Amino acid sequence: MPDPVSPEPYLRLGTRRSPLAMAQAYEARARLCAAHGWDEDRVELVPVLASGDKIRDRPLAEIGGKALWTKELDEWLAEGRIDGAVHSMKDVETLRPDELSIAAILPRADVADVLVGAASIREIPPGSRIGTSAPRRAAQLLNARPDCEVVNFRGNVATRISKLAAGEADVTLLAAAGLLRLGESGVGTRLDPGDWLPAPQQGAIGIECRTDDERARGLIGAIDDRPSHCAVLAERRLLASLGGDCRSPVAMLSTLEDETLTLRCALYSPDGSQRIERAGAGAADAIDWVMKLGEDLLGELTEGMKPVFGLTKA
Ligand SMILES: NCc1[nH]cc(CCC(=O)O)c1CC(=O)O
Repeated sequence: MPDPVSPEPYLRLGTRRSPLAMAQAYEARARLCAAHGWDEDRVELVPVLASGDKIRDRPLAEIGGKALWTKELDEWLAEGRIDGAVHSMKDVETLRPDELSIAAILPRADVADVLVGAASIREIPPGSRIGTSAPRRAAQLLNARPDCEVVNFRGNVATRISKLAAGEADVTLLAAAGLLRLGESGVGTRLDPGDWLPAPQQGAIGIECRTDDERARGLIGAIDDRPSHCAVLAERRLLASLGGDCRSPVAMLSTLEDETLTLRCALYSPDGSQRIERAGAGAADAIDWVMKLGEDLLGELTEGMKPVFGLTKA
């Protein structure tokens, strides 16, 4: 009798190998199979080692930024070894090759940051060490609590929680979405995004395809969540217009309600001492107004922000 063979997959999805990336890939697969009535084995998950996962000890901003998360998956897509790549959109640069397109944004999870190690920002003990390697989180924390000190804290979610437990820092900040996806939603205190703006694209999972692969784009486009997609595109547009890089402390959040997108954005100097905030609103499908918001923010940059914003023209 011949061995039973598993059926040819309809889609091969590439993903990074971290526990969070794998959890996101499982979610993407579950949504695709539900939308198309497929058995699970019709979507093959292909774990790919990203350069960002090979270099663990230095701050990301020092070693080359966000391309470290996408380089290998981009190559696997270009070579046709995978049909789609699942990403935390937060880690995907705004400037992407024309050969790749975002085929779907999944329904956005909780966008909030979670504070671990204290019950609120106000209640962090004076002089505490804040473990984070995110320039946004460092600047936001120092803006609210200039008495605190930032210590570099890289690694995946589990690593950061264990570094905290080992006393390498007194408090840390993590994304609620990541904790939720790892089954750790009990950890820490959720910070209301109205008071504490998240990173651009936080909580959003995206799937990129080759632009010329109409079959994959169609199949994957079936699970696109339009409100989440609109918000993510607006945030990406604003981020690009600010001419920053991975060292730029920027927080923002866009939401769609009744066909109107609102977008709030705060920029900081890296030391957190300076902060500006602006908000805008407009159509979801014609987001030129976002560029105006970006120009307004650039026109208001303080001296401390100039080294990290307005560096490139969008
Ligand atoms: N920078 C790493 C990263 N990229 C995406 C998430 C969480 C999930 C998300 O924001 O979608 C995290 C971890 C964190 O910031 O705590």
